Amino acid sequence: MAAAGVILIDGGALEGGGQILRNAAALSCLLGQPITVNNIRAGRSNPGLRPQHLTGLQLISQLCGGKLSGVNVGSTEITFHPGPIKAGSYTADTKTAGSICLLMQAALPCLLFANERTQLSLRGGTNAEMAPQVDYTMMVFQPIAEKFGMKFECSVKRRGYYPKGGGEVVTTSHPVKSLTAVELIDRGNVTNIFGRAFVAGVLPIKVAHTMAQSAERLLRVGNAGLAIKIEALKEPEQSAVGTGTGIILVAETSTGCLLAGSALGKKGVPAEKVGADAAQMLIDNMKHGGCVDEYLQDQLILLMALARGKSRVLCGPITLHTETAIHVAKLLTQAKFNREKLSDMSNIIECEGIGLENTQV
Ligand SMILES: Nc1ncnc2c1ncn2[C@@H]1O[C@H](COP(=O)(O)OP(=O)(O)OP(=O)(O)O)[C@@H](O)[C@H]1O
Repeated sequence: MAAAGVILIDGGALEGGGQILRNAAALSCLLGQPITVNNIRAGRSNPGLRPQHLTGLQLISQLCGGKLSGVNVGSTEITFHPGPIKAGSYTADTKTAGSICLLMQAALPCLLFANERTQLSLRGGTNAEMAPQVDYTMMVFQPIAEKFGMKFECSVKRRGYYPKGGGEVVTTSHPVKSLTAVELIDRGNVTNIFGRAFVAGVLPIKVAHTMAQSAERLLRVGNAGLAIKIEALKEPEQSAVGTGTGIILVAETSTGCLLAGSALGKKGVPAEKVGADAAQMLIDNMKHGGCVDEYLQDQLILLMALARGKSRVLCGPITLHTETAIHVAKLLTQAKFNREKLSDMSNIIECEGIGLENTQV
């Protein structure tokens, strides 16, 4: 049981992963609502806080001078008492290949409600498994988040990969008075596909070319005339730590939707397969006819809950991550969500947001 005035959140609900914790902590910070999260990551084979989650919580707590208890690696329960969000310059380091983008996912919404612009210097992995690659955050999340009024700049100083980490990203966030609801319900037609296939460290550029060619071959099937431009590159030595490889592909539509497919290389997995996996993910996301891909879906829920007015987003099949993000938003805000099922492959998520106001600007 949580103390009086503290909302208890079951971290093992639905997806039962780190996202519950990030969304709950961000909303707690934004609303000034103390929380206890128990059963942390109970849905994972290694439950409890991992360095990425712990660093994310500490970062949010720093931004608002909050009080955190229970934050050590492996902990399955934390309590967070937030304070007022303060602009400034902050650093956070997962000290592992823990995803920098997931630190951003936790912290950036909070900084929209700071008194001035804020700089974050974040260290960890830039292209990590089970998380957005930094290229996804910049090429897909950022332009769509801008439609809600979320403004930030993001500069990749150094890339870092599993297992070494060591990447660095600097962001500058700009405060808003409030976010605006967004309608993304017209997919339009795919006008072009662009992408980036990279290698870093000891890997030869040939691997990047192979990934790009294999992705393009698959994307051309049934799309002969489509403009496809996938850059193949080797990261300059000074701008990457360790060895890594991967690919991100983005389809742009006539109505401004952005859908992605991505994959990271692993020892023993041929480059052809990495390229084809990313292409197949993109093809699947183009097939369902939604305006967002399977990952952007859950990443927009927090913004929809905070925005003023009714947002509507046409999606493919609703993911468990999205269900979980909605569940947490409902526990902590008065946002009203509604789901309209158009078919097994097609749904509209509707949200009447709370129109949170930044009283500091
Ligand atoms: N390939 C991808 N492209 C873009 N975003 C991704 C991709 N894979 C995962 N994500 C996003 O990363 C987040 C992962 O959340 P999740 O709770 O699974 O991870 P986590 O914090 O690392 O915790 P855990 O280790 O418990 O899984 C989600 O917002 C999801 O949309």
